[in-house]
Amino acid sequence: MTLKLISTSNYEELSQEAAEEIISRIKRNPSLNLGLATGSTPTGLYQELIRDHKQNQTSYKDINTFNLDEYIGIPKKDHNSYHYFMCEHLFEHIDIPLDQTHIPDGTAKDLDKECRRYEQFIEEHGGIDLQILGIGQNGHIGFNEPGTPFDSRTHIINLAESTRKANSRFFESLEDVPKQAITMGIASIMDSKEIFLLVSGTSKAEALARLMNGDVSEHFPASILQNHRNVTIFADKEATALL
Ligand SMILES: N[C@@H]1[C@@H](O)[C@H](O)[C@@H](COP(=O)(O)O)O[C@@H]1O
Repeated sequence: MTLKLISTSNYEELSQEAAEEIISRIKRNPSLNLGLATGSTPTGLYQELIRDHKQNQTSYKDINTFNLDEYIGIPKKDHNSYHYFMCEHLFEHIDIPLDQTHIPDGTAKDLDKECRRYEQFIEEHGGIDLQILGIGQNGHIGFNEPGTPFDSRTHIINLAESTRKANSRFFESLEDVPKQAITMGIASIMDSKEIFLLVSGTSKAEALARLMNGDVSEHFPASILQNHRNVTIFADKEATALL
């Protein structure tokens, strides 16, 4: 098992440490293929990247980004789309050309074709150098819910009710939360050369303990990370409480 754990005293420190490591990777490789995640956890990291870009002019002009997932049926301009989320939390505030930011299209007419296109597109770009991940309380990564085959590629997923409930805080009501999403598959995520997993807060403590000490099983998707060669987990004190 090669999971490396960096535990920090709080969320701010977690965000800063992860940002520092990403910036050092960008300095080494200015045309890094960077995999990005949504959710509350990486927003502090994105703020740190923006702060650094303004202060130290770290440039993203040759970076390509690839997001993990997108809701199905939510237009890009809708405030709840992950397109909107990424523009608001990162892309608008750094010098990345928007045509180098890639997110699955959850409004595509032929969604199966879109899944194949996205998967192939990442491959054509040479694969992801560094993937940022969060984790759901049920162990989902991207939107790969428990039971998703480990050999899955980008696909359409039915969201677990618990995931819809957890994400309903961003919507007006639970009914407004989409029932499906497009997500990179487990195998697509595992193809990344390096992975940073961000875990924050007591609500994630059980998931982190299970990920680090439990069996590798499709019932708990994040457990597959135990089989990856280069994973760093950034976790704050609250998240590490059960380790
Ligand atoms: N698709 C995203 C995941 O990529 C994210 O990791 C998870 C946890 O989100 P949060 O960081 O808000 O707890 O939520 C969503 O379901």
